[in-house]
Amino acid sequence: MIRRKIVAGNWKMNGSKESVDSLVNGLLEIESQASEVVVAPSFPYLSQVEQLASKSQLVLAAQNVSDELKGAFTGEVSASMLDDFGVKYILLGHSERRSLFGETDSLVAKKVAIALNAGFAPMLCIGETLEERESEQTLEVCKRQIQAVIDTVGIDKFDSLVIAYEPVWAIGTGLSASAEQAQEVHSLIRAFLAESSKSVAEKVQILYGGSVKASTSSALFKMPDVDGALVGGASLDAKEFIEIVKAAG
Ligand SMILES: O=C(CO)COP(=O)(O)O
Repeated sequence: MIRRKIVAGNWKMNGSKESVDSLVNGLLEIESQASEVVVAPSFPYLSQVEQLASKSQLVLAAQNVSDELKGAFTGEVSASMLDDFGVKYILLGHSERRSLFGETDSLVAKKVAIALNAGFAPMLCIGETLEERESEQTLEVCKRQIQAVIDTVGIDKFDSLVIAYEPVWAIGTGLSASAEQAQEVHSLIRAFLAESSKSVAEKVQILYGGSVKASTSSALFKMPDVDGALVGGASLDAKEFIEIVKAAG
């Protein structure tokens, strides 16, 4: 099966009105048949990016969503609010949310359910720490993180979401997984999904994230089970990000 590639930029907690303006303007020229190009700005800039990118190919993602629908939850942002800004994808379970903000497998699963019910496509981020890799727990960790979501929303919903395999040791470290390392885990994730549904396993797009740069992306994209990239630091530089999009085909 041919799966369309996704190249997504997670801007994390970076940017200002001015820098968002110049970054988006730098990305407007992107025209890619081969891939869907996604940017995930911080909440305050969603409206700005929506307007600037309205005539472009850029697709909007949010970096998080509340697990509550509405009401007295100071500081939270609901799914229906994101719907007001043309958001398609929502990053969920990013390792920074898990490790720094205490998001558990069950909270992430609840958020995935909220996002799906509201019509969004979650980008479910999973991945092991260095310690877990060194003790050969990589697959076990990925399976556990995915299983929590299967138990909550059911395997059939997985054809409406995207998985991003982001080994924690590769995030922001400059130490990307090799293309072969990424392929190995992606194919094991797909095999795990196939135990529940072969058709879902074939269809689901699995992105790699963790120190992706233009120079490393083409080797990654050649791998049969790497369906794109979730890019952090390098997505803040329009030229670099465009090179990664080009590498996707
Ligand atoms: O966390 C990431 C994307 O979500 C990856 O970040 P870096 O590309 O900066 O390593």
